[in-house]
Amino acid sequence: MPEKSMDNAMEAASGAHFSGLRLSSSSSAPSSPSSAKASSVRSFSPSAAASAASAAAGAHRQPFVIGVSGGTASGKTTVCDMIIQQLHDHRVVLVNQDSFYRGLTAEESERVQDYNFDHPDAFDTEQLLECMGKLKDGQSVNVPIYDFKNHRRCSESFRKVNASDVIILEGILVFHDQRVRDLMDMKIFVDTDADIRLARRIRRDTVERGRDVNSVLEQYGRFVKPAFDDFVLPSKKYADVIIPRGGDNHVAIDLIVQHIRTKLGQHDLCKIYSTVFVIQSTFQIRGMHTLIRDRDITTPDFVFYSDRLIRLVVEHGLGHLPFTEKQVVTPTGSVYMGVDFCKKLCGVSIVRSGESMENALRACCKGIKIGKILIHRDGDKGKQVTRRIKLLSFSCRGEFLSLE
Ligand SMILES: Nc1ncnc2c1ncn2[C@@H]1O[C@H](COP(=O)(O)OP(=O)(O)O)[C@@H](O)[C@H]1O
Ligand SMILES: O=c1ccn([C@@H]2O[C@H](COP(=O)(O)O)[C@@H](O)[C@H]2O)c(=O)[nH]1
Repeated sequence: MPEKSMDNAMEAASGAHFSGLRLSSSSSAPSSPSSAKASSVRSFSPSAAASAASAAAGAHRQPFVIGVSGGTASGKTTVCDMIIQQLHDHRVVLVNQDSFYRGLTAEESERVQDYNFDHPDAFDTEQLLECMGKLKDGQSVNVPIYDFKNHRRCSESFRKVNASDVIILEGILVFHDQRVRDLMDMKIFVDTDADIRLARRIRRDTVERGRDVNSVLEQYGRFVKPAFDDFVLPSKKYADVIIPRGGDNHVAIDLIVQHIRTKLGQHDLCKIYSTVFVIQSTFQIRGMHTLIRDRDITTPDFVFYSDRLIRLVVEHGLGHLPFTEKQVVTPTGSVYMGVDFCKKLCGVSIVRSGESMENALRACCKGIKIGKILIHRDGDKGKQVTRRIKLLSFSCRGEFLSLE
């Protein structure tokens, strides 16, 4: 794993409150010098190495799926475009529920004015589920292209949608079917005043969809409004975020984009590096990270809070070591089915990088032996750097926890 990309990914994902654990893939020797820089606890165990390798080989990154619903002409597409624009450094694709309109038969086409395009049955939800399932699985899909003027699908052409980090599924009824809702990591409802929506719909349908004002008003009164009341509005309760005023609400869109970025950061890190474990942030942890970053902090406070954070990382690192099952008898005579820590545990700290973690490890593991590794860098800025590694005065068999 390239040192730079790992460190950059950690930094990007961290915000102000990142604590990371990495499990190494080496069982008997210290890790390669090139990976010795990130601040973490690392344990060497053959089983962890094997599972890490297989996880890495089969790993595919689960995309973050966002559902965007709302009434007709509420600004769903506009909001999606704004999110996509602001997430420019991620691969994002948009899937429109409109693409899955069934398309009218010849008979239905003859009486198009009687067709209800706003009822859930107007969509081929099974096909939508199939496409979304493939995208979530990392496969690209061919999405149908719907022709609003002729109310049918273009039979020969499709839009190819590639697997991506973020999939946005947009449409009036994307929250209606539970199976579709269950695919989503985040649900957004665009809430725009009905009068404004009707005005926009008249303009759009007459300009872009080849309708006249009368037919738009007729369809709106017969189908669009009743279906909004019966299906769209009741699905608003499933939303995680409601955006009043749609695309005019820049604050809401900024907040949503920030949230997606945060989610992607952690998401990506753990998916790309299957041996990385991110400690869940709490206000305590963020508070300590805030304190140690404050340039006005006193030295004793800096040492105190750094030690507390280090202790948390060490405790988590120990939690990833192998264990065996063990029964004990309690003072009241009952049997407790517990576990036993691994017997032979040693620590190795990287000189000038992991030594600050030694006390925490000693406090957690009574009598643990800790060796040191010196990594010596030869070379200059701009020139090739070679690293020489030296294990200082140490002999130990068993599990290693490396402090770096
Ligand atoms: N905030 C806005 N101000 C003015 N016009 C808008 C705004 N948001 C959307 N529109 C217009 O309203 C129409 C419908 O918007 P769109 O985003 O396509 O809605 P939806 O996808 O919900 O049907 C489009 O013609 C679009 O240009
Ligand atoms: O052939 C069709 C298909 C759909 N409609 C109307 O489109 C809207 C949904 O699209 P939005 O972009 O969300 O407005 C829906 O209300 C249908 O009535 C159509 O008129 N003709």
